[in-house]
Amino acid sequence: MSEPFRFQLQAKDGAARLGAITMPRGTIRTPAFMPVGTAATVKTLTMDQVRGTGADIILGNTYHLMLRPGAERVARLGGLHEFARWPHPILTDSGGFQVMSLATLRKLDEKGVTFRSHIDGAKYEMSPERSIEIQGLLDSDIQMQLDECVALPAAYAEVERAMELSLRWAERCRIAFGDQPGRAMFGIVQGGAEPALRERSALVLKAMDLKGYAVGGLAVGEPQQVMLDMLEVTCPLLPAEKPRYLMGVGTPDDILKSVARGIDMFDCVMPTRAGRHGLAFTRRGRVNLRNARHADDHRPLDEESDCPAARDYSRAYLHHLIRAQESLGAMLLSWNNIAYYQNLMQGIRDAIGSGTFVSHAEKISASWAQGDI
Ligand SMILES: CNc1nc2cc3c(=O)[nH]c(N)nc3c(CCN)c2[nH]1
Repeated sequence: MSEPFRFQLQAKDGAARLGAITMPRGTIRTPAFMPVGTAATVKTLTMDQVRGTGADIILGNTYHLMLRPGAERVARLGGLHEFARWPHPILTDSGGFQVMSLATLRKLDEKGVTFRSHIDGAKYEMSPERSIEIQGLLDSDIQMQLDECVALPAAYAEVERAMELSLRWAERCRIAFGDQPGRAMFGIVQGGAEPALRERSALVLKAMDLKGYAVGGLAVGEPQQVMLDMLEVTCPLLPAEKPRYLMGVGTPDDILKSVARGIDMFDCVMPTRAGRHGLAFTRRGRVNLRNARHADDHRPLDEESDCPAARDYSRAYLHHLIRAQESLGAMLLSWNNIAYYQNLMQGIRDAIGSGTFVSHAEKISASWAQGDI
């Protein structure tokens, strides 16, 4: 069989790249958006709905699943794909970021992270090795190294300490992961908003010859331009023939601008979290369905969409559901938003393939700026 993990670069348009990652569980068309399935579910949606939007891969979280239902239990039940009924590729984050943002009484040192569960207060220790072990128990296709992400702004010395620790943990994860044909382990470039630290992190990770590279430590409170500047420093240093994943990003505008700087993969809770709060992404911009102006509007969100949530329900009905806090409202808007993101990615892939990415991005951005939508 052909090499079990293969990234093919199919076209370039400036720094934007069109590609495909082929794995045993399926092909991931890039640039790709990964819906976040934190607790083995893309909140409010069935996996058939998620697949129907065009998603090739979803994200799972080591931190949440190790606490509940437990990594060993998921393994006993056949792994995450069987458990959640998603037979396509899954990328799992390694847990460090979630520990620092969710757990209580957490300590981080050379060994790893020690913390108490935000669910029941139970105490856990997670080393780089244990993070890789958990991701293996979940039967994850793309596993992330354990790393330390520093919130910005941060002092140079603090960013440097966390970046160097993450490099040592990358090596430990590389050894723990070993050689698993058909699966991949990605390194995570850290270094905050410091070009020199980004450069060191990227070059040391590149020398490890990993299957793919994430750019971490961004979308943590810095202005968009700082994030984009760090991509311009980091992406050219990463191997062109390996996928690049910008963690936790982002809005549609973030995605357009990051694709233009060489990013291939994205994940963000934005479409599902915003959907649960009544916010709809559409081709003509965002619509806040909580707003009373929608109460008598019989129009759907987008009559031309291939997603039933966008095409078949009136804004008046969606407004009613959101105001009444009916769970169908959260589901329909999450469905609409994930479909919007997948359609955005398909348009980006088509544009790179035809060498029209710059004008496509300008057209998409201009369409958001329309008036009353
Ligand atoms: C929302 N912003 C954001 N920034 C991130 C950085 C890291 C990061 O630097 N490392 C890891 N492991 N995860 C990150 C995540 C979680 C991605 N699902 C981030 N999310």
